[in-house]
Amino acid sequence: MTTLTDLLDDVVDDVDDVFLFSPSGSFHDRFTEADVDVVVVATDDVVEADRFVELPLEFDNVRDRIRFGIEGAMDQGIIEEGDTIACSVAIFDDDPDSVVRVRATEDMGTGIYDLFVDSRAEPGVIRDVFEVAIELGKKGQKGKPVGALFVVGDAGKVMNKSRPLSYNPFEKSHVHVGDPIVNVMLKEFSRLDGAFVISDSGKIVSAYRYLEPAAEGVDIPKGLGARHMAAGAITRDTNATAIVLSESDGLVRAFKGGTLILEIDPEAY
Ligand SMILES: Nc1ncnc2c1ncn2[C@@H]1O[C@H](COP(=O)(O)OP(=O)(O)OP(=O)(O)O)[C@@H](O)[C@H]1O
Ligand SMILES: [Mn+2]
Repeated sequence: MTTLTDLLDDVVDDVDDVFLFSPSGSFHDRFTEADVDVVVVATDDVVEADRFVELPLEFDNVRDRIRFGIEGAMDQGIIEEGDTIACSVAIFDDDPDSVVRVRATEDMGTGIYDLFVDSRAEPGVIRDVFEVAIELGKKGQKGKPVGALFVVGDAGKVMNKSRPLSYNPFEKSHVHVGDPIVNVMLKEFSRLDGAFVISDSGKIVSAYRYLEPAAEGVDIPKGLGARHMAAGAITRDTNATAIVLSESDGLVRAFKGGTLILEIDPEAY
């Protein structure tokens, strides 16, 4: 009869690496003498790991979190394609409560790592915009659900493919996403029509922009309307990334290269 230890042996047998997702210092210390390579994947490197992959968001979806970690480790060359990995991850608890066995393959990329790391805009800017969209999605504006469209990076080209719906409140300002005051302003202005245009470094270039990209051939999931179509199309026509909060279903979606890359539920954060 398979005992529980046999079951766990099957999961961790002959792995090449162990990934610790957001471990505490004491948990990480337990692996000092480990006979496999240890990789820490977290939003901050609090344990000063030898091998570290930074998570831009604490993805609630464990598959996204694991895939981001593996894509990042492969991109940094700290693991190889084909490696078998044991991932220690917290799913239901704050402390690690699950071990997931996974094989690192090139095709496991969901584009999420690429979205944060290989975009025109800096990874921190993409993360900051996600955080605004997630917070807006959780709280709405004065209790009412709102929608918003943030176009991040390649701002010059985006401005050339759009027009103002009204005066631009950010015209003479030099404010950046991630600044708490600015995030309040973004939420205030999110009630209004149009898109926010944000530069590679996170400067708010404009609000109230009506995007006019060519949309032929842009294929977005059925049921999504003009805001999402504009987001998909502008990212196909420029090197921008678009992050959309839907007023209808409350989800946050990211588009890049004309494709939906990531869909997250703010309620899960
Ligand atoms: N081309 C565009 N450029 C900028 N903003 C746009 C564009 N098209 C639509 N929007 C904005 O999206 C808002 C919602 O439009 P619509 O409902 O058609 O989009 P949607 O994709 O269904 O979005 P939601 O899921 O939020 O309802 C519009 O009021 C407008 O402010
Ligand atoms: Mn709609």
